[in-house]
Amino acid sequence: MAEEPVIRAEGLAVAFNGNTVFRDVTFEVRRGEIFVILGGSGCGKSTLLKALIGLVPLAAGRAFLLGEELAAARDDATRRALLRRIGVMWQSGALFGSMTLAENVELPLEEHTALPRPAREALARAKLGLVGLGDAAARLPAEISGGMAKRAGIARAMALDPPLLFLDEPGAGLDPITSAGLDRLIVDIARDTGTTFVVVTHELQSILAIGDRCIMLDKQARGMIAEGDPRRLREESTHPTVRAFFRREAA
Ligand SMILES: Nc1ncnc2c1ncn2[C@@H]1O[C@H](COP(=O)(O)OP(=O)(O)OP(=O)(O)O)[C@@H](O)[C@H]1O
Repeated sequence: MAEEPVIRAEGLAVAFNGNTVFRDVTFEVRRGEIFVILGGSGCGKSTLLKALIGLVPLAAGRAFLLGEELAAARDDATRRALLRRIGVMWQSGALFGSMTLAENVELPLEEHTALPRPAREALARAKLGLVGLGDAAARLPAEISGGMAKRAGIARAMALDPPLLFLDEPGAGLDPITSAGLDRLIVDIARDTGTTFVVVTHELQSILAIGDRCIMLDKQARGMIAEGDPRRLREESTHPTVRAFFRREAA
């Protein structure tokens, strides 16, 4: 029997004030893959991410994460237990400025575990090491570069060892070289730890560099217009919008 997907989205729809952002969004994310949600500005990428983790209500459809349906959770404790197994790095996911990087990464451990301080510190340092910031644990966010801040954000999102990690526009605001370095880090973490990634982005280089599979959302279509391996979509898609997206920026 095929392994249960990490995410199963069935006919998802979201509307704000009666305006449909997307409908009929159906896909599966498999264990250990890097799955990209892509599309132009305003097509609903971030909204889909929020809908998957229950921050935006679904107008239709069902979403299963790690085999469980958040919307069907019988109480708050069940919801929290599921969400604790999911890491999220928001685009605006700023680190707390008055705390060192290590303290930032320790926060989720402090909130969600009863581990004693030395254990929390050791785990935080290990996570910072994983993202290449082993030497920067004592630094404050104001003292580090944008790329380092993103790495620290990933370390914090991984504090509780979630099997599933959502990244919202990880390359936003970074120069191309720093962004490419972050892409390599994401691929390395996925391969080394088996973590499943769902990455929201519209940056083509990034999509081609990291994406095992993707879906493309479209504002006009109010839904999905493509699904599959991004490299194959670039070569083979006959959909004009998909072709335009992959060809324009790849050229
Ligand atoms: N809370 C909200 N209330 C009303 N409309 C919203 C809300 N959140 C998002 N929208 C609308 O939903 C649509 C999709 O927005 P969303 O931010 O998900 O797009 P996106 O693809 O992530 O865009 P970008 O790449 O620019 O971040 C937009 O038209 C936006 O204005």
